[in-house]
Amino acid sequence: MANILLVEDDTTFAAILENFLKKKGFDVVVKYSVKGGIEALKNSTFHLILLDYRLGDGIGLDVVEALQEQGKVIPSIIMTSFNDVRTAVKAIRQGVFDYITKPVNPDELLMVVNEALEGKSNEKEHASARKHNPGIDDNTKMDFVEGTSAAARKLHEYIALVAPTDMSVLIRGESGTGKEYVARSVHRLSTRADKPFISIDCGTLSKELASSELFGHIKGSFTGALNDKTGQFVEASGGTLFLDEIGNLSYDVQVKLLRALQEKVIQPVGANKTINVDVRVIAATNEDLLGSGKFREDLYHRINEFEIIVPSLRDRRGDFQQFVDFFIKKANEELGRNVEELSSEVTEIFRNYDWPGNLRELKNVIKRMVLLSPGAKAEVTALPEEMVFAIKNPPATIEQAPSAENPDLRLHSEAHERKLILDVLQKAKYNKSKAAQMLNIDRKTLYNKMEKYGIE
Ligand SMILES: Nc1ncnc2c1ncn2[C@@H]1O[C@H](COP(=O)(O)OP(=O)(O)OP(=O)(O)O)[C@@H](O)[C@H]1O
Repeated sequence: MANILLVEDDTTFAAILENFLKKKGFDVVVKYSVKGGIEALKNSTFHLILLDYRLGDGIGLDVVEALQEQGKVIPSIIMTSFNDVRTAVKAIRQGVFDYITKPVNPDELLMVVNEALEGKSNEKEHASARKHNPGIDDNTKMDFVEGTSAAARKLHEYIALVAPTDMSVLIRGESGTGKEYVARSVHRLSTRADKPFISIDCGTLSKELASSELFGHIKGSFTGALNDKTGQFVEASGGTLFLDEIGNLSYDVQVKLLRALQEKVIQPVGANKTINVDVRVIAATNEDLLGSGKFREDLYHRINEFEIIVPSLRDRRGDFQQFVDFFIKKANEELGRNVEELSSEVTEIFRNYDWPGNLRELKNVIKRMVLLSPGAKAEVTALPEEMVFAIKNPPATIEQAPSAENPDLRLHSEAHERKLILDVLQKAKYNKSKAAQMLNIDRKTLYNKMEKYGIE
């Protein structure tokens, strides 16, 4: 039976979740703080961690970080409010398996928990490296959308151009835009296509273990090195090594990587001999590597022989419908649903939302929507409540400060009042009684004001 660690500081919500998960047959240990969560990890073994994003003494990611420092690999799921989605999407790069938005929908929670336990993620796998064996999953070849927008055409032109060369490639782009997909495409179209493609998420490698993961180690070279280990450079021999989130590599490892690229030799930790390697390196990042001040300039130029910038979803709106159709089809197949169309309200929200988490967020929102849509038409009720609210009530802009040219004081104070009500509603998680209390007005007054300002 799977053992779940739940870290949530809202005691009532924690109790509800605990009950629900226990009813579904899981063993659950509940902790209410980062500190409690870290302690629990030291003392017991868990198969899954369910974390609130904001905790009293830190954030859920602090627990994930401690987990990585302990050298443990346990899938974790972050529960976050809609406003923290951008951060949650980033968390996935730091080794978090997936996120779900609050208010948590039980069916969705169960789906994500089961997927995490089965290790069945469409996202980053929680193991630090994964290998693509040519021939085994070649049917995934067509399992993506190429797109027809100008940005998509340019992207594929670049991929086709650089693939047959042996140049190292740096892929840049916002989180969730499909950088790994681009790396795989380069490999597939290269002369190395029948050799391994190994993907390493540098964000999940602990400082201590990164060298040994990449270059291998000799038995006894450090505490815990119980056997010889072959590093991923050797595993990828003849093929391609994809280093995702390369900005997370420590300075020491950067030095070793530079040597591997320049001299084509590596030295396993604790070994006195070097090994010749023939590997093409493709790296990805969504940060400004040089601007961060933590990345060696010589290595930067070495990995950046060719640069590919993956467009954000906002910059390839022309492909949006294709992605929506594709993700709906996939979700229908996976979840045994039959969604064929979107209600006009859903279409409108999809169109107006800015998708900060890009393809990953679109895919997640669609999967949740399909899960919660029993019929052929997906309705707005299957979207995260707060996403709908955010679209219907864009943050009030207070155009200009009152001035002699723009003296309408009443308009100004109304704009301020509307903004304040929106902010407080969000803070109160859309609980109107609570919001009224915070605003120190009665509920009826709040309803009247919401109506006046067109807040739904
Ligand atoms: N062209 C595509 N067609 C269909 N799905 C795609 C495509 N590109 C990416 N995806 C899906 O979008 C999600 C995010 O893709 P991916 O992990 O490659 O993004 P990323 O840019 O590497 O993210 P990160 O910056 O977090 O590492 C994945 O679930 C992937 O399957």
